[in-house]
Amino acid sequence: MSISDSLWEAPAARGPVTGKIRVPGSKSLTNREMVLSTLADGPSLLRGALWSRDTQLMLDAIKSLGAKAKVVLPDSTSTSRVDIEVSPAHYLSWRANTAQATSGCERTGSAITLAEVDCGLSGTVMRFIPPLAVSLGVSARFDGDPQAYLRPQATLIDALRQLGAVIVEHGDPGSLPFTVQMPSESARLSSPAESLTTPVVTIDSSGSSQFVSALLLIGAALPQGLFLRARGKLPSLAHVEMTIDCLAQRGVTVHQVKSGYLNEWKVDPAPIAMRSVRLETDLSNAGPFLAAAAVTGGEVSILDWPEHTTQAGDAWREIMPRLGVKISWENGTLTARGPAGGASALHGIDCDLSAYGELTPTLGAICALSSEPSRIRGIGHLRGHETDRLKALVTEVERLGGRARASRDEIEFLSPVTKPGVVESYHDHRMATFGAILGLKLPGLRVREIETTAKTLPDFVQLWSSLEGLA
Ligand SMILES: O=C(O)C1=C[C@@H](OP(=O)(O)O)[C@@H](O)[C@H](O)C1
Ligand SMILES: C=C(OP(=O)(O)O)C(=O)O
Repeated sequence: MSISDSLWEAPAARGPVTGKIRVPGSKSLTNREMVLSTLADGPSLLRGALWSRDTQLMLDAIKSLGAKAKVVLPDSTSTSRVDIEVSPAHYLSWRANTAQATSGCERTGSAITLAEVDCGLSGTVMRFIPPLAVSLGVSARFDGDPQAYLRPQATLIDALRQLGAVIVEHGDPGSLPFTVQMPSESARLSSPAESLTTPVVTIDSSGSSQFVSALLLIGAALPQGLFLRARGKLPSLAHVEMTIDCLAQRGVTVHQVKSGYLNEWKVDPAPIAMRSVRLETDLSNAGPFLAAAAVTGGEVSILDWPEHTTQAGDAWREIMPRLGVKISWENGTLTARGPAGGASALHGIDCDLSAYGELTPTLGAICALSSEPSRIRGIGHLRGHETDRLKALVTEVERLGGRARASRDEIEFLSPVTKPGVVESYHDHRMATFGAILGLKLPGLRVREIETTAKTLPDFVQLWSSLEGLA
């Protein structure tokens, strides 16, 4: 991988930072809705969807599997908020209505011989699309960024094999690139996914919740539904709840049979309803703006914060007060008020972030500026994110004169950062925004490849610069 020369000088705060920010739509919701729209019983409209690298890759992916999708109405206030129309893929889709659910499925002929899917560095694309291809009966080759080859895929490959797909791995075992080959029509009819009994798929869920979400998303589209058994820890519980909720909004019930260290879910075959939906604000991406208020003793509001949501980022409402940041929500606007004195007045925190792991780099930036030590637990699975986030956080904190330590499943922030430097983003959008937060308090700090924020927030630099109180 080449090291880019692009260095962005992060603006420092002159004093308390203030602002009212409108963050684009949620990546996790946008990409789930595109997958479900591909399997739906009619056209869907996704209003205020996120338009970023991850969602563009998802749109291309569902198109390559036979969905028709187009961006209809760029939002006039932001190029990263769009409306997306999706018509389902009908090539080999199951039609699991009540009559057919008992007798099998109805298929129409596929025109696709081999789809090509670029996953970029997107976890949702690399985990959600291969099962979608299986459910549609489309063979597809999956590739991505070189760094994506390091993200765990073995669990998913194994699950697809359990469903009867043939997987040809082109690189290291259990990673991208690979090809999903659908068996011939006759072989397919005897494969587990198409037998007359519900297929049982057993996986180890400890690496990523996305394996679970990926399989639940297609369960209702399989002719006999799906029984999913997941052993081991289940990280990012909030994202699994989001998956179940998105399915419920489209008329699909996921029955949780067991929970705990062994989770079991049953999804019956059912039509997935078409849907017109307005996508919620991305609350994880709202985090760095709330952090700006926290570390400068400022006041930042996020517009269009949903009252009820399954998003992991809603946990900011509980996390921020523990740090000494006041949070209020009124009429859809969430406001964070940092303590007078900013970073030096923040409390240290000891918290289990396993259910909301993607908030770690942002919380890590706050912890790295606080003079009290902090500990974030339950986040070992972040080693398989865009980069090994535990390692990256320790490296960057130490580069800037702070002290941090990572062990298998947690990270400790022992003493605060003291000096500016170049923060590496490792192609990780959340490491790039981690650098921006630190830059508020360390004048002269630069972030390598701030453009990597385009993965989920292409407007980041513009939105960040709109904060008031920056030098
Ligand atoms: O399903 C999703 O949309 C996501 C699930 C989580 O993945 P992991 O369970 O791998 O942490 C999360 O961290 C990621 O940002 C998005
Ligand atoms: C882990 C993340 O992304 P992905 O969807 O690529 O897994 C993230 O956004 O923090």
